[in-house]
Amino acid sequence: MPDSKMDETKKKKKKTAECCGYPISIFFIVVNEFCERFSYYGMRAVLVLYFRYFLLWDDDLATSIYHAFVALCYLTPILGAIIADSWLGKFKTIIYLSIVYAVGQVVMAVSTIHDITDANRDGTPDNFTLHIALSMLGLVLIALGTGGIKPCVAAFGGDQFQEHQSRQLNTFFSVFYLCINAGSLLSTLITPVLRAQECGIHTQQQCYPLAFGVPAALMVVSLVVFIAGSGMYTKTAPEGNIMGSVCKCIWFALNNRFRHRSDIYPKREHWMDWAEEKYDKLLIAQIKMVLKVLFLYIPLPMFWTLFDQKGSRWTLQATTMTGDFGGFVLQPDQMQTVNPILILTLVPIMDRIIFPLIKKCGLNFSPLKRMTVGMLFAATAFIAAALVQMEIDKTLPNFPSSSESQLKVVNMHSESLIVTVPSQEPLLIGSFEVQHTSKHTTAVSHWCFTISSHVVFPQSSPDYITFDQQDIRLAFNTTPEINKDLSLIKGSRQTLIIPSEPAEMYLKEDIKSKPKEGKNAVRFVNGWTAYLNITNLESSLQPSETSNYTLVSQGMRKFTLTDGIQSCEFSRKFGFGSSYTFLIPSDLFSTDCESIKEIEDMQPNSVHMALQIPQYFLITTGEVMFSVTGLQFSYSQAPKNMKSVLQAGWLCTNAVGNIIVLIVAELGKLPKQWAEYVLFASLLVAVSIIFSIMAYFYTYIDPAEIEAEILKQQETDPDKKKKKETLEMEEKENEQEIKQTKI
Ligand SMILES: CC(C)C[C@H](NC(=O)[C@@H](N)CC(C)C)C(=O)O
Repeated sequence: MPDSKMDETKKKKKKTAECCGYPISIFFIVVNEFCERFSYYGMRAVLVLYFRYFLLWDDDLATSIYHAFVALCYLTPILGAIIADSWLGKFKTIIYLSIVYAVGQVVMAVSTIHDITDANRDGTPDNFTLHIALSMLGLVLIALGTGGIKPCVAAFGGDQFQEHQSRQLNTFFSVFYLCINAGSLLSTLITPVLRAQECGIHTQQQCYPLAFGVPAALMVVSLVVFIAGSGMYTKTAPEGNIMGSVCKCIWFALNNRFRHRSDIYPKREHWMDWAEEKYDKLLIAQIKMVLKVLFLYIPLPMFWTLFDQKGSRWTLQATTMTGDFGGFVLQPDQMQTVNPILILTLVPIMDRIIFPLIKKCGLNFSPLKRMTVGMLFAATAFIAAALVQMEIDKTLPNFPSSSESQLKVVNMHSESLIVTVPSQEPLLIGSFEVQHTSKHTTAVSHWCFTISSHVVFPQSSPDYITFDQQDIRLAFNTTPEINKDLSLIKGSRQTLIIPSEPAEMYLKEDIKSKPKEGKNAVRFVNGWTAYLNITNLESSLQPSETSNYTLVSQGMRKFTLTDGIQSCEFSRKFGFGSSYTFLIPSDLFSTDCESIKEIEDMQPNSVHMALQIPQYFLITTGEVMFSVTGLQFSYSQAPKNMKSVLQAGWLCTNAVGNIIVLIVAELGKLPKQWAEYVLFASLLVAVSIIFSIMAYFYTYIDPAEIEAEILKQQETDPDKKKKKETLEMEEKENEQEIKQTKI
């Protein structure tokens, strides 16, 4: 009896311990997956912050390395699958690569301990090279581990089920997906909290070692749990270098087909049948199964291209919205947790209610149909995102185009001022002109002029619009008219600050996009007669000076102003994404900071983040239909010796989708964000139509049945023995040839 058949028979005969119809061993596998995903997503949640604030990398470097790491994590599954299916088997591969993974997490956690190189005890590492080297080593090991075990764990879970447990097998993949999301949800909530703690041996710093240490510990737990189930698993042994045989067989078929390209040779049903002269029918049939599924996967990366933009474009969209839910405040990046939360509710609803209901209605909602519908849901999610974007666009400030400049004039002089700019109405700006709004007095905010350079200033240089006395006139009641050359940068917003001594007026560049991460940009103009120290600002402010912007988060913020002798406190509640200039008058301390006036340079965001919930709901419904089904489909349609390989192929569709996102981000965007969302939605609709046509021609198979059938045929086939002998002889010849070449 052939070895493979013996394995199969053994598997069928072996009585596995069951609970409610499920093999007990899968309990260890799902707990292992929960811990592993906790470890992976927990580490990922704080990774960019570690790069940015511990290693002090700039934003661009931090995000590039982060994305490179994520892409690597989805490229390594193919390596894990080859090791598992051709060499070590799934069980050993999971154990060895989990050890690599756990070591990687520990190395990563160690790299975040600032005390190991902080000889001068100033709270910052003295040897950044060591920390960078350790963290890069850690990340490579993690990528190898997490990607390597990913295709093996799902396939190994599937291997635990016997033939009569096909219903339970489908439920297993849903539970498996629930565990992924439960683990990721918990860790993305917990690790940022751990990071916010302070810890250290010599100095107390943000506790990165804890934030990375807990995921490392969870990876060790994951490994221990997996080993604990060791005695209960059904382990299928690898059948030698299967990937090598597959490649050789495909190469032979292609070559043989080419050699027999003339019409005189009779056609064969499939191009792989041209390998029949030399290779086993079973291997050829198995390769055909895999190729058929891989061909079907070609359009799938497009789904992930849209799906993965949750973490980028949608989070950026959230930064232009408000997250005040009354009882609690949601930060823009926390909006992403809606996805795993919805998974935890939608998977059971789909499995227990929706799919059985569809079945009851007599509709055949086959896996490939589900996946197509999942893609359409994702496309509608992007239409919903486009509608939300249109609402946001209505509230966004009117930023200058590349040929325009915007000018605001702030008059801190004691007299009113008349500003005249060619072809614009003269503007009267009172001294600290104020409108009284609630507790705080608000200076009238003037984005006085939007100036198109080509209309108003034909003589301007390419980059600057130069004001001179003919262009702009500033007239006070008593003070003589001021003449000053001013340069406005095209495409920017600038504020002309006129201090108490008008001749010292100067231009200050303003923020011209919404502040990052939904924060608020604030700055102060010092109208006090001496220097001022203000909390949160980098340096002290000289008289008449304007500070650079500082970013503050949403909520009540307190600023203490002091000139070294006197001090007062100024508090203000901020929303999301606003920008203010605070004018400090000369009676600052006598009014106990009450006289500070604010100019609203940019309104706080007003569209609510709750409006993103429909798009999250749609994309997650799409994910359940597409991803959970895809996972089951990849397992059920794979031959038994290539289960991990097909799982890896499935994960590769995700890697390619991620790469497309990176390329699209680099290529630049459409001028309107909503149009880009509509473009992506249309592309996915087009791709899902192509996929549905491909799916229409796909015939579902039972690989085990086909394999058993072929084996039976081969038992009675006299040619088979001959072919096997030829194959073995050729392999020996090849080896000898190689040896001789070496000599
Ligand atoms: C199936 C995999 C490519 C991705 C899967 N991700 C999810 O299940 C997401 N819903 C998790 C969320 C936190 C992004 C995974 O295995 O991580």
